[in-house]
Amino acid sequence: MIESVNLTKFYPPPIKSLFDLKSLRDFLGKPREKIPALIDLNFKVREGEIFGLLGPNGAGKTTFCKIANALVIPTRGNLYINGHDSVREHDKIKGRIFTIFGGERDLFGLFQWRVSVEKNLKFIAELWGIPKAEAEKRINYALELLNLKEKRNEWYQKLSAGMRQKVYLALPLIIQPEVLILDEPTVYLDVFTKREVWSAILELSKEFGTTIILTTHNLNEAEALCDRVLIFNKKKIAEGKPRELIEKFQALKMERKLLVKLRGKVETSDFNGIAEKIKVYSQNGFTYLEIYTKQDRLKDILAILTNYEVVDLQNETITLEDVFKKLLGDENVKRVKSN
Ligand SMILES: Nc1ncnc2c1ncn2[C@@H]1O[C@H](COP(=O)(O)OP(=O)(O)OP(=O)(O)O)[C@@H](O)[C@H]1O
Repeated sequence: MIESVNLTKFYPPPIKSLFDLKSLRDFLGKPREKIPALIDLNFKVREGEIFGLLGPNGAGKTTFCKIANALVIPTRGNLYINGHDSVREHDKIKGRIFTIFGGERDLFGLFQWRVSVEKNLKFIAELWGIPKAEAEKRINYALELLNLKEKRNEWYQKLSAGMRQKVYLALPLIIQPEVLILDEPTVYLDVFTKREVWSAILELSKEFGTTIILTTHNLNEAEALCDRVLIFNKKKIAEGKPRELIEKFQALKMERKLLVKLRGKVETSDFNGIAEKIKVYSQNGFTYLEIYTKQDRLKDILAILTNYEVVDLQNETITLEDVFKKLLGDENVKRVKSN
């Protein structure tokens, strides 16, 4: 079980040159503002659960993972992993927790460049005290699952960046930790490799009951993998099962978007008072409508559309991304997407 209790981290402000008179005056004057990374974060993760920490850039995701590994000391509050404080009692958990920092490539220095994938994995398995025969079995299993079998004798140096990331992700399948922390594990991967990694994560959870915390700003990933998610931006914003969060926001009558393709002209005044916003354009002899409406006005819109010769209609279903957008504001989502 993992429990975050009022977990808070403020980083010290950056030190400017003391030779600069203005900085010196700042420094000697009022205390400079610290940089908030986490503020009173409270949540619990049950054993065997896949729990998503979802937040935009700068939300505090990596800071959380670093606290779990005693790489950063919280300003206040605690993170308990299987009953032990992640920083003060790190010795008691260090062999039972494994973390992948997907976004920080310098940490890939774990691997030797001019050594085969297999030898690299064997070496790390040995470091973790896994008996030789067992290590071999687990390495075969991990390489098979991640579609890396053909690369086992290849030098690590010769792999593409995505393959290297998969080799990194083979480690939890070999080490089989009780708790796995994945900090943006698929951040640089293409859609196909992403799917392979997703099935490896689900396999770990299903086969070994690993408790997994996964940070991401990829909402599809959270929706596909997580039993529960916490949406946060330094502070907690919402928590629940992905489906529950989606339904909750559907119930709040979030805006929906209907895409309609029809023949003939459209009287936009037909939709006055029913649609929130409407966009009309013509292309290749068809008229296209984008109708933004509240969930509960959908049936009125459909009634009006019966007066037109509709060729196609799509109702964009609500996703966790919509919830994220609503909670964090469009500005943040634009930043997240452009990443
Ligand atoms: N060593 C540090 N010193 C000062 N500020 C830091 C340090 N590390 C992180 N921060 C700040 O703390 C905040 C949270 O950063 P963090 O890296 O934890 O966010 P994140 O959610 O992982 O972001 P991203 O998605 O961009 O990786 C940011 O404002 C960041 O600038």
